[in-house]
Amino acid sequence: MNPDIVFSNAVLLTPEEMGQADRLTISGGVPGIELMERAGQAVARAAAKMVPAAARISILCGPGNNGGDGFIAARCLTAAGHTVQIHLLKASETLNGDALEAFVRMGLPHTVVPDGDGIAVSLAGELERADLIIDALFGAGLDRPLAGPGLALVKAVNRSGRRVLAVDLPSGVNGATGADPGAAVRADATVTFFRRKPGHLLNPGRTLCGSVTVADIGIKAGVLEKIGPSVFHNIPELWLGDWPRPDPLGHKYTRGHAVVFGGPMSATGAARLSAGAALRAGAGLVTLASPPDAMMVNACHLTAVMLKKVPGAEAMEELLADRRFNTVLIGPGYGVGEETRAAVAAILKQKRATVLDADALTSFPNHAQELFTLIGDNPAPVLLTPHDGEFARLFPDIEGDKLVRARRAAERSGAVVVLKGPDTVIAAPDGRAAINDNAPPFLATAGSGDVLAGISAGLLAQGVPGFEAACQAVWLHGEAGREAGPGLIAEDLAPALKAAIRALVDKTAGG
Ligand SMILES: NC(=O)C1=CN([C@@H]2O[C@H](COP(=O)(O)OP(=O)(O)OC[C@H]3O[C@@H](n4cnc5c(N)ncnc54)[C@H](OP(=O)(O)O)[C@@H]3O)[C@@H](O)[C@H]2O)[C@@H](O)CC1
Ligand SMILES: Nc1ncnc2c1ncn2[C@@H]1O[C@H](COP(=O)(O)OP(=O)(O)O)[C@@H](O)[C@H]1O
Ligand SMILES: [K+]
Repeated sequence: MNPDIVFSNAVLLTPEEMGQADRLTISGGVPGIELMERAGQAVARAAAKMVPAAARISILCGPGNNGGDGFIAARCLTAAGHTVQIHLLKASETLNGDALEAFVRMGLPHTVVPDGDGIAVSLAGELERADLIIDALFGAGLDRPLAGPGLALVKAVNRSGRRVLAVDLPSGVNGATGADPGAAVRADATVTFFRRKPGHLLNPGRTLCGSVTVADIGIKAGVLEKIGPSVFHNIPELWLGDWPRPDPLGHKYTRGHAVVFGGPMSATGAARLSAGAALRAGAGLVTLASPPDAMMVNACHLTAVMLKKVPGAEAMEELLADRRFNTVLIGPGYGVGEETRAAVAAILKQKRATVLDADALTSFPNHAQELFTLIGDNPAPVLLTPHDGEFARLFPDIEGDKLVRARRAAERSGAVVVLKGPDTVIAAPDGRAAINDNAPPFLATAGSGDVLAGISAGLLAQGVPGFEAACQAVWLHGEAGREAGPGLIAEDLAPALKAAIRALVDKTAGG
């Protein structure tokens, strides 16, 4: 990974890290109120794009700096000719620091939401009549579930059915995890500052944010060097430098040879999907290693993918004695049980880049430590690609939010863990993690995960390092899902990879 990536837009900052960026900037000579001015002005610009001229805008301001951004936005929107109503969650006497300064600069009439578990009928009515509601209640400082008037206000916002612009984060969403412990604002758009936060990408946070824009508020990327971020947005910027653009003077043998171990006659399709995807992802050659009973059915369905009869663990070892098979994938349709464990052990001992998916994961719940020892002894990258169910079987004691779970599992297993779902998290044993957000829901279809495993193997075969290969594969899989579109089935995905690969080749052209 390019070391300059820590300065890039792919960086995600936890609220604590964002606070650090803020403090470093302030100690570097930029007053906090200046950052807040720029933040509030960015919110006002975003709001102005969402409403007609002379609109009615309700701004809900919390007791901290998130509310401070709301006061600045209120001042700017009033100056721009909109009718702005300002509601404070707590009396202005409780404000302090930059938020108090922003409140004083605003100097506009406002009301304070009365204490209690309900919202006045008049306020609910006003929200329902607004062209836009700006949610400046809580952002990075939310540290417990909402209750009392804050909760009532959030519920009233959601009931109003009006368009909502959230400042930094929809109130109630945890910026580090995307969790919504209780209730949270459902926004149409969110303006955040400097860099995205994990909570903008992890569900339910992602869905609650609507479209996210990132505003420059004058924090310099240089502060990131001290912060040392390790969580990233899975966008091409993160790994483009490791993208395996074919060498004009190369040939198929320089693009790697992946071997996919397939299952018995009754379950051959999954491994074929993987093998086809590995080839599409750019492996120079792909061999499907088939048990004897499945040879005929595989032979009937394969063309560019090669076929080899491999009756068991011993034959696997013999096959892998040929070092040209530089990457192995096992799991899709392979079958669950002791034989699979033996096969996985035989493969890992051959020290190849390896992808373990589906049945190769499900075979290990009571033998997880054995698996992790084998992975630890293999210097080549190993990818584990569980969905939530497979993850829970392999790591039953690892709990928490998705980012935490994936990172702990990577640390424990020594493998790159791809924890799949709408917000797939890729975590490396060294602590790096990436969150993916380009996958459409049509990807939730039988065989889609087999294709992802195949793409991963195809990239590893070309020599891409483990974490980057996993990030590239997850992103390409998402792009293929978008290209294939509504109604897609797993067979559509490998052909749909072509468009995404072309885009990457274009991006790296001349590079
Ligand atoms: N960092 C930066 O670079 C910049 C940051 N900026 C902005 O600052 C925001 C962060 O500000 P912040 O730290 O003041 O936190 P914020 O979200 O306003 O909430 C804290 C307040 O809420 C309270 N409270 C917490 N949970 C609660 C609950 N469940 N229910 C009830 N109360 C609860 C807590 O009080 P407590 O009761 O805990 O004493 C405290 O008063 C950030 O999101 C961005 O918008 C910009 O101006 C530009 C530069
Ligand atoms: N709601 C969703 N939105 C986007 N992608 C999804 C969604 N649900 C599942 N996926 C993706 O679809 C794939 C499904 O993989 P998996 O569950 O292993 O399916 P299978 O075993 O049928 O191949 C994963 O890559 C996952 O990230
Ligand atoms: K907010």
